[in-house]
Amino acid sequence: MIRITELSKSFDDEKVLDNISLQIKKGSIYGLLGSNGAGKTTLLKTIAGIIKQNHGEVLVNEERIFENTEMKNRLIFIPDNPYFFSHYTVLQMANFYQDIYSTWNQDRFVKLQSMIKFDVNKKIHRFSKGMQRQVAFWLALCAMPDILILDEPFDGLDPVIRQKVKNLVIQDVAEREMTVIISSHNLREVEDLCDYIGILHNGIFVLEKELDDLKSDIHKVQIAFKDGAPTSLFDQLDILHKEKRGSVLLCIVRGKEEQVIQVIKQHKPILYDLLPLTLEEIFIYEMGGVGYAVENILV
Ligand SMILES: Nc1ncnc2c1ncn2[C@@H]1O[C@H](COP(=O)(O)OP(=O)(O)OP(=O)(O)O)[C@@H](O)[C@H]1O
Repeated sequence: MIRITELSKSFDDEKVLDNISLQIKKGSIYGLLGSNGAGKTTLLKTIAGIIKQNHGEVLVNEERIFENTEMKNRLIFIPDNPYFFSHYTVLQMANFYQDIYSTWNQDRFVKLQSMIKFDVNKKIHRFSKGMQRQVAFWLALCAMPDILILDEPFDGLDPVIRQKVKNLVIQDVAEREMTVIISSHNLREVEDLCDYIGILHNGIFVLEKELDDLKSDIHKVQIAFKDGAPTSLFDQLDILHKEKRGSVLLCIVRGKEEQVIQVIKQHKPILYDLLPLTLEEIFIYEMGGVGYAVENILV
């Protein structure tokens, strides 16, 4: 369990994280989304104990993570630009991981080596960007961490490797309850993988929910009235966005499906339809709700 309480972080005079509280359950996959510069990487680095917060607490299994080498032994952070010692080969880097991580799984390393077919005696910096990212995943997964923190993890991986890596991550979550935190702008991938979602904007959470709840609490409503939409409809619904498409009104509405339908029916429309939103659409509308709107980009 990761427990973050009233966390704030500033760089110089700029407040990057502002009073963040969050709990991430063991064995869950948490998707951290947000606008550019929202503070996602800063939050990930604080959870990983790489940088220290100015205020608040980050507890992993009820222990403070910063400067806690024992806890850090159970956690791996793969940044958006994986770091390796210059001139180290894959094998030298694997030996280094083996020395650092007491849980290193040599059988897995050998098994994955036959799958990935890399020359382990080649210097890592001579590999392509995507291959270097594969090495980062390979080493991380062989260290068998309890917590895996990933910043834009699948960038640069080809679709076959991407699927293979995702399967390995999911396998570790299912079999040994590894906890995963993923920050990504690829919302389709996040939607496939994650069971909890947090959206950050300007250092605060716009929303933070279980993905299933998030999706069942927001709807795309298409609705038509004989003599135009009654204003009382708008007063009774929590509308994030509305636009007219010919004679049909399209609204993005927050709320439980049954309650939304009940309100719509009271206003006697000639037709109505409720459709689910993709995570990408939810992100865009929720961000629009906090003033980060890009008008008319939605189809
Ligand atoms: N080491 C640092 N020193 C000073 N400012 C920093 C530092 N690291 C991050 N920042 C600032 O903190 C803010 C948040 O940055 P961060 O990298 O956490 O955002 P992000 O949500 O990951 O963004 P993106 O999606 O663009 O990668 C930015 O304004 C950035 O300039």
